[in-house]
Amino acid sequence: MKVAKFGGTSLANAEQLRKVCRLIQADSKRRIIVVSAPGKRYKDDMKVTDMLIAYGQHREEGRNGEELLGLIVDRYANIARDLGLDQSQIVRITDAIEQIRILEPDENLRWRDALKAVGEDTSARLFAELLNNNGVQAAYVNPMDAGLLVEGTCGDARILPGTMDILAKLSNREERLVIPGFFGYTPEGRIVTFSRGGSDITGAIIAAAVGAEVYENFTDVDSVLSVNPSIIPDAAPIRELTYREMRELSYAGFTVYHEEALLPAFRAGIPVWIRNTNNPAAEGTRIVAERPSSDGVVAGIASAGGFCSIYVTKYLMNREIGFGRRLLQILEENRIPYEHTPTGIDNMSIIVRESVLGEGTLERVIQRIKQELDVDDIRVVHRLALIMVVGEGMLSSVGAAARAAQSLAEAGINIQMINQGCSEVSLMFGIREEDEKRAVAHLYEAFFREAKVAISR
Ligand SMILES: Nc1ncnc2c1ncn2[C@@H]1O[C@H](COP(=O)(O)OP(=O)(O)O)[C@@H](O)[C@H]1O
Ligand SMILES: N[C@@H](CC(=O)OP(=O)(O)O)C(=O)O
Repeated sequence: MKVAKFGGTSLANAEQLRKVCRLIQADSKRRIIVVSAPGKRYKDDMKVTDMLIAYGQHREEGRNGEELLGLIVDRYANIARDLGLDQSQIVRITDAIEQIRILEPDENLRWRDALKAVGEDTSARLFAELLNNNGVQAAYVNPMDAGLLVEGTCGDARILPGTMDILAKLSNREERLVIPGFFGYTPEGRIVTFSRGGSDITGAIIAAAVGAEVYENFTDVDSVLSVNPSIIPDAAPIRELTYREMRELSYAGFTVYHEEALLPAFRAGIPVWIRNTNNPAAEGTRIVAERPSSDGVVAGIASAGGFCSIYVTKYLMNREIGFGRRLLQILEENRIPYEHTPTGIDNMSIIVRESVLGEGTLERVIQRIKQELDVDDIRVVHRLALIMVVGEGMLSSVGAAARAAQSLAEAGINIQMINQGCSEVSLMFGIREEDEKRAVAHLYEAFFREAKVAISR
């Protein structure tokens, strides 16, 4: 059995849905289909999830949002009409969307998750109808009925223990199952969504639960590329990656596959195959437990901005028992998750995401560090980008760090921080955000283009 997930780009309009339908017809092993909400049809288009979020904002501000709701309903009605669904089918689908009128904003803003979920839910209902119209026996399955039980705050669902055993029963069903991605239910029946892009997570959880032979993740690129294509449009394709390589790359900007969608597949040993709905003949990228070490030192280079560094110095820090714990405890008590903590003999940096720092939080943290830890100096560097150079080959090769540092030096880029992951499959550089794209381009030259020339000589 295969589990196939189709992203928003694969469901953006009727033509895309027809392609997906043909892919399901072409392979009887594709028994469980996880779908996203319709994505962008062209560059400046709006994803349905973003339209639903905007609708929620309108309602929270006391506006009625009817115009936006109309656009969302039209988006699905047009797709359904273009697909030749009959009037009663179209009404069933649009009626379900209009139910969001009865949702009321609540204090905890939990209603936002119920709103967002409507995008994937409607896609699943629509696609199940399309399959049945095309002679493929299919059923829409709501995540509650499937048993996808979660806990957690809005937009940060975590699956509950025992869920996998319940989901495993899906494999007994005869017909194809179409399941909306992106959300689950708490045992009390409340909808909680995963973080953005989270349909990948639903697909991975279900693939792991039913023990699928493969988890096919259909998107709009022929493969994962060694660098984000918005930086290097002709970046080399990657045929195979290990779970841990992909984990490091998706952490820092490879949005093609959600970072939280690796763990379920990894634990269950399910290979993930990233493929193109628009070109299913392309090889795609397989994410597996091991790959041949002969395939180059570096597999990919990822980058992400939006970090800041809190740099603390104190003479004889290395001798002070409990210093690091007390420093991190101040962050914990201010509910700040930290990303990295590079250290020296008398200094320690804590890298955090700017997005987790609420109004005045950083000032409070700095004040407490000064008061409680008697430090010599404390500095904050904002607008940092992290660059990850990732590859299993770095385990067994010498000089990757030197080569990377040299290429950044040649580009005149000041390295603020270097960290070699304990896993040794990644090298991380902290640089100023404004240098991010140039840094990636230079590293790409050093590890891909120059390396290729050297080999072919
Ligand atoms: N390294 C990369 N390789 C391929 N695509 C990437 C990479 N980094 C970012 N992307 C982007 O990810 C997009 C696909 O992911 P996403 O938009 O979530 O698709 P979907 O809607 O199918 O889930 C691609 O169109 C591409 O712009
Ligand atoms: N529709 C949701 C979930 C998702 O996974 O979408 P996509 O497959 O288009 O990345 C979002 O936009 O976040």
